[in-house]
Amino acid sequence: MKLNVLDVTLRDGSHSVRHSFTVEQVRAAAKGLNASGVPYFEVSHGDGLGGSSLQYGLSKTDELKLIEAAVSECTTSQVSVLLLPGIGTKEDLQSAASLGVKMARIATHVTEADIGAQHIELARSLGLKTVGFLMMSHMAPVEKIVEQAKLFESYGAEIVYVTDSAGAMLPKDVTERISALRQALQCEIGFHAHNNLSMALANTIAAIKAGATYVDGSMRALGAGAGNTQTEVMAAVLERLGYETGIDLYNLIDTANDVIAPLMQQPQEITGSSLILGYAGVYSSFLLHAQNAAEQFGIDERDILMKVGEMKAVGGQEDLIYEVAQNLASKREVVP
Ligand SMILES: C[C@H](O)CC(=O)C(=O)O
Ligand SMILES: [Mn+2]
Repeated sequence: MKLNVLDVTLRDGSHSVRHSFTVEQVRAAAKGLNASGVPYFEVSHGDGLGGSSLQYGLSKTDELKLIEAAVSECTTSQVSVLLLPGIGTKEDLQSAASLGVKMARIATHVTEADIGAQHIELARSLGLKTVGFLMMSHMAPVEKIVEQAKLFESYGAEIVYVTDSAGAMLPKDVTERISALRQALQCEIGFHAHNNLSMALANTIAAIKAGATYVDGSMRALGAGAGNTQTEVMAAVLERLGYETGIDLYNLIDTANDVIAPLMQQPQEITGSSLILGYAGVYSSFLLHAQNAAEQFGIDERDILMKVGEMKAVGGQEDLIYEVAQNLASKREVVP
C-alpha cells in the first residue's frame, strides 16, 4: 500500500530553532528531501504563513524567500505551506502559490473548522492540493471531530488531518478518531504527531492502520515540543511494515545528518517540560514561550505549563503564558 509522507522540518522545526532558518539551510534541506523522493514537504514560519511577529516569534528570513529557495530545488517533491486563518491572510496564500507551492494546509483549532472555509475555497481555486488541519485534536470527542472534519470536506478539503499538537494522544485515541473519520468521510485522511509522550511513531502507525494515507514527520524529529515523528525512522519502519513510500532511506539519513543536525540549537529530546506538554495536553509550540516566561518571572516552567493545560489554552493564546507566570510569581511573593 502506498503512503504519502510529508516532511515538516522546515515548518514545525522552525519553532525549535526560534524561526532562524536561512535561505542556504532551506535550500540544502530541500535539495536533500527532493533527492530522497519525499513527496511533500512544508516550508513557512512555525505558526504558518504570516506568523512572523512579536506574538509568535520574528523570522530571521522572510518566509517567501525560504519558500522560493525550496521550490527552486524541487524536481519531484512538492512544497506545502501551512496557514492559520487569523494569522496568515488570503494574500499570503496567493503570494506562496505564485512562487510554485503545490499544497496548502489550512489549520484551525479542532472545534473551529468554520473559520477555514474561505481559505480552503481560495486554495482550491488556486489549484493547490488542499488540506484541512484540525489542531489540538485530543481536546475534542470523536463525534465533534467527525462534525468538524465533515465541514472541512464540505468546503473542498481533499485531505483532513487529525493533528496531535500537544503530543497528548495514545494509540487508542488515534485509532478511535481516524477510524471514525474513515467511516464518515470520502476524502483522504492524514495524521500529524508530536513526541512529547514518546508516542509519535506508535501513534503514526495506529493512524495508518486505521486508514490514514498522509503522515507527517520531521528530520531528526525537529519540531515544537519534543518534536515530531522522525521522518527517516518512520521511512525505515514503514518499509519494514511493507508500505511503499518511494523514499530513498540513505539519502534521507544523509540529509538529516549533514544538513539538519548541524543547525539544531539543542538536542530534540523529551525534556521534563516537553513531557509535561503531553501530560497536561498543552500546545507544543508553547514550550519556548513558557521557557522565556519562566526565566522572566523566576517560575518553574512545568508549573506554568500545568496551569495553562488546566485552563485549556489553545493556539493563539501565547500571551496567556506570560499572564500565568506573572500570576504564579505574585502568589509566590505573598506566601511567607
Ligand atoms: C501552528 C502549529 O505549530 C501547527 C502544528 O504543527 C500543530 O498544531 O502541531
Ligand atoms: Mn506540529
